[in-house]
Amino acid sequence: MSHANETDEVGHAKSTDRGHDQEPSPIEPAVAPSSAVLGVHEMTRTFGEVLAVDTLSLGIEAGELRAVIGPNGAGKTTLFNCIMGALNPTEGSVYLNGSEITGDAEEQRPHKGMARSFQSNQLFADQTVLENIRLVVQTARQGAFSMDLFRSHYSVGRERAIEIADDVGLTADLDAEAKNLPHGEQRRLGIAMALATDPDVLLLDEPTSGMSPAATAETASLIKEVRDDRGLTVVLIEHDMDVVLSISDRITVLNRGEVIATDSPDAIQGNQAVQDAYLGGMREEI
Ligand SMILES: Nc1ncnc2c1ncn2[C@@H]1O[C@H](COP(=O)(O)OP(=O)(O)OP(=O)(O)O)[C@@H](O)[C@H]1O
Repeated sequence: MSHANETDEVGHAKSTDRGHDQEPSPIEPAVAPSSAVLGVHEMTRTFGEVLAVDTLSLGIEAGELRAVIGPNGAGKTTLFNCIMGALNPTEGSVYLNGSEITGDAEEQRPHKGMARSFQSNQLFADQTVLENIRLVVQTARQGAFSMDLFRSHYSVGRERAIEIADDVGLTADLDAEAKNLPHGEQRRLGIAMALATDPDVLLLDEPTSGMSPAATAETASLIKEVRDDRGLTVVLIEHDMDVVLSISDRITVLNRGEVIATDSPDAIQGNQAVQDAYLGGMREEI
């Protein structure tokens, strides 16, 4: 069918006609880039012949907790990388708080209000939990990394870092070196360091992967709490369906680089196109 007259999630007329026979996605009312906290407009990303993200649009509203799910290779990580600036989209645009940020360097995005959870290899392994968070608080305030961060300015950002550690349940680990933390706590520290940039939008890439069921449940509660307490907008890629279904306001399902559905958890569970996509190659059941 033709997509020529469709309106996408951010309120633009879709311009492409790729001849797909799929029905239009049950997408929420259009959210224009200027009113979406995070907007993606007709983004495409190719790797040679591989079409990883295909004319994809999203409009995430302020305070929303949105999960992005899909079978392996659906394009979730590529989408995140293009949103965060780790990759440039081949085509299309990214908007943050109504302004286009498509060409901005990855390092600039935290200063504009977008943060991604720090990965284990991005932690300062020999520094304490408190120092890791404080360094990010101070860097965010100074706008640049400086060796002064390691010297005498311990009061700078210290109180704020203690508050953030408390928010993510790391108060008891303040003096522990990052490298000695269990995996789940390192993930929490990664979230704390993202929060230390005081973001409007927090992106979380598989925040519970490799965690025990108990740590997974704790992390899911933490994400929801952080959103509720701070009014943050949270976008997460997550494979654990219990997590996705229990904390998301809305779920976007990708398949072969395209959005096949954006809807409430209940509606997504009953969506036939979603079931078909998962049965076509998923390792999880929905
Ligand atoms: N750097 C790259 N070079 C070539 N192809 C890539 C690259 N990164 C991703 N791809 C391809 O793009 C497609 C989308 O991959 P992506 O990693 O974004 O999917 P995903 O939904 O995150 O998958 P998973 O759930 O397995 O992590 C896949 O076909 C993948 O092989």
